[in-house]
Amino acid sequence: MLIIGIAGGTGCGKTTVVNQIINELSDNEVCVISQDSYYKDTSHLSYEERTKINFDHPKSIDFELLVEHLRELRKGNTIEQPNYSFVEHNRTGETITTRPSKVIIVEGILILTNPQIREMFDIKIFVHADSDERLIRRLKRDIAERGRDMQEVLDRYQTTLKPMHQQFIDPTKEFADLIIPNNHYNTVAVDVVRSIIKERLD
Ligand SMILES: Nc1ncnc2c1ncn2[C@@H]1O[C@H](COP(=O)(O)OP(=O)(O)O)[C@@H](O)[C@H]1O
Ligand SMILES: Nc1ccn([C@@H]2O[C@H](COP(=O)(O)O)[C@@H](O)[C@H]2O)c(=O)n1
Repeated sequence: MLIIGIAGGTGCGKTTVVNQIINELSDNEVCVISQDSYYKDTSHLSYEERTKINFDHPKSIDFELLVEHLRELRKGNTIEQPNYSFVEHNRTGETITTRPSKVIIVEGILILTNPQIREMFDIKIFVHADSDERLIRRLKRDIAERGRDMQEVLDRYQTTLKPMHQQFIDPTKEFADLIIPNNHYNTVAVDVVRSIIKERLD
């Protein structure tokens, strides 16, 4: 089993890179775990209270459950990944059945901040894009796909995204085995990761 961790600031292109990597692989060869599925359950809070959560701080993530799930997958057991709604700022109550496979990709902004999770990765990757590029992408994506408006994204950027990126996310670059520059689509880097995976699968 090969476990690959892919970190990087919001909007750097983690999900896009993961999709490019797994593009030609079959479902039984690779599974993807998104850190977003592991935002803590906040059903006890009102919607208004949930909008005020700092979603870029490590304490917003249920790392305990993520560690437990990775251990289960390593043992060959199927897990139920919580499904998360960015519109509701909460878990939906539904789950994504995730079966163990030869390659497991874990992606998320904060995954390299946790030592237990870091130790489980065979390869640690950090995707880098400049902060202005990430903000532009985030604005477009969150308005189109996550039910936000410009004011929400800009307020969140100033109050939490930028300071949390500087404090927690950017420093984890230091733990990476590979840094993928992603101001532009980087097909060469994606091909390199794909060939590492292919070697493992053959
Ligand atoms: N290299 C790139 N150049 C331009 N746009 C990109 C690039 N990579 C991703 N995007 C776009 O930027 C947005 C954020 O990308 P996404 O993969 O969701 O980032 P992340 O998962 O790191 O938050 C998406 O709309 C995506 O299509
Ligand atoms: N309810 C939520 C939960 C998280 N976020 C933001 O998502 C970002 C992480 O996801 P990426 O796909 O962008 O890596 C993170 O920066 C959180 O601020 C949110 O807006 N709402």
